[in-house]
Amino acid sequence: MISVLGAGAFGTALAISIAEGGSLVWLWGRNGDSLRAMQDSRDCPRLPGVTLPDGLTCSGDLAELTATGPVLMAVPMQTLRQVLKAHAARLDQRTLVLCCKGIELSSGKRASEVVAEVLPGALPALLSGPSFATDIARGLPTALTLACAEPGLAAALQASLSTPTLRLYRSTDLTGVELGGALKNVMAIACGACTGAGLGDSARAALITRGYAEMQRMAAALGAQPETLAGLSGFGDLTLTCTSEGSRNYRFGQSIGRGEPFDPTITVEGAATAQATDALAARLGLDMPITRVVTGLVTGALDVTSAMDALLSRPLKEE
Ligand SMILES: NC(=O)C1=CN([C@@H]2O[C@H](COP(=O)(O)OP(=O)(O)OC[C@H]3O[C@@H](n4cnc5c(N)ncnc54)[C@H](O)[C@@H]3O)[C@@H](O)[C@H]2O)C=CC1
Ligand SMILES: O=C(CO)COP(=O)(O)O
Repeated sequence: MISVLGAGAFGTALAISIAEGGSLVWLWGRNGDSLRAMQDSRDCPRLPGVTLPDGLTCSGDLAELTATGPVLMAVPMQTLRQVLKAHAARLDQRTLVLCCKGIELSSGKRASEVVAEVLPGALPALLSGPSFATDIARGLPTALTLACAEPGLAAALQASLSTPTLRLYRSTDLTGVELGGALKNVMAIACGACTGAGLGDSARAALITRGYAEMQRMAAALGAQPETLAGLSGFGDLTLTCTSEGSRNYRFGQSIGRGEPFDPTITVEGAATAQATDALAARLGLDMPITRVVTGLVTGALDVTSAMDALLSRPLKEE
């Protein structure tokens, strides 16, 4: 049995896809009423038009979590620690496949580091890469990276979570895969702000490219393999998220660029992650100017014009 904790858009989409692939899947969400409604109606309000497959069971009761099998953690990054702590007795010693993309604001830690701290007996793995929940739920072709430090477990998870439409590549570089997924959201906010403010596609291409350079800089400083960032959870996800209005981070950036409000109930991982990354970069002595201005934008310390000026007025340098 494969379990998924977090019945938001991504957790539900993954649960649907893996169940469609023939595995039995158990999906838990904190709102018991809505999980019961999903179980009975076979519909999901977060993914309109998608029918839940027979192999998928929805529940609001974590006591029903099976004793074996991987547990996919699909809650937002800033809530991960709280969820792990609240359910420590059930989650310790388990294989936890972390699906969240971000860096914890309070600690500057990545998801696997939070797991190591809260549940040292658990085995962390990651699932990351370019994938909109709606695409996965509809069975559209998607390729993601499955990372786990233990090669044998990485291969076993790759085999059990891949489906005919969800193709998983494996990696043992947790740091690189985690940073790729987290930092692309920061760049997506920058790109959304750029196009939202009417600064043009050329400027966006510059932000994607120089944003990628920042991602590589941070990854190298934290010991990731340089080639990991060129993979799905890096270049791949950066491409998707910085160019599509399907991305919430990109749309959030657009609203900043247009000077419009954005629904605060929508999950935008890049806002907290920009601030966490900016603080981490300062601690490590890394130059990450785009992350810096995104931090200014999301905290309200900068407007788009001053953010643009801050980037363009920097001393000229080698590429
Ligand atoms: N939606 C997408 O297309 C993708 C999302 N992701 C990542 O997946 C993670 C989750 O995102 P979404 O599912 O899209 O967000 P969402 O906003 O659709 O759902 C988040 C879910 O987490 C639950 N949750 C929040 N705090 C909780 C807590 N303390 N305890 C238990 N449950 C809690 C909410 O009730 C909600 O069901 C994020 O890190 C996101 O970056 C990754 C790839 C694609
Ligand atoms: O991570 C994602 C695509 O890979 C989803 O992006 P958003 O969180 O910006 O919607």
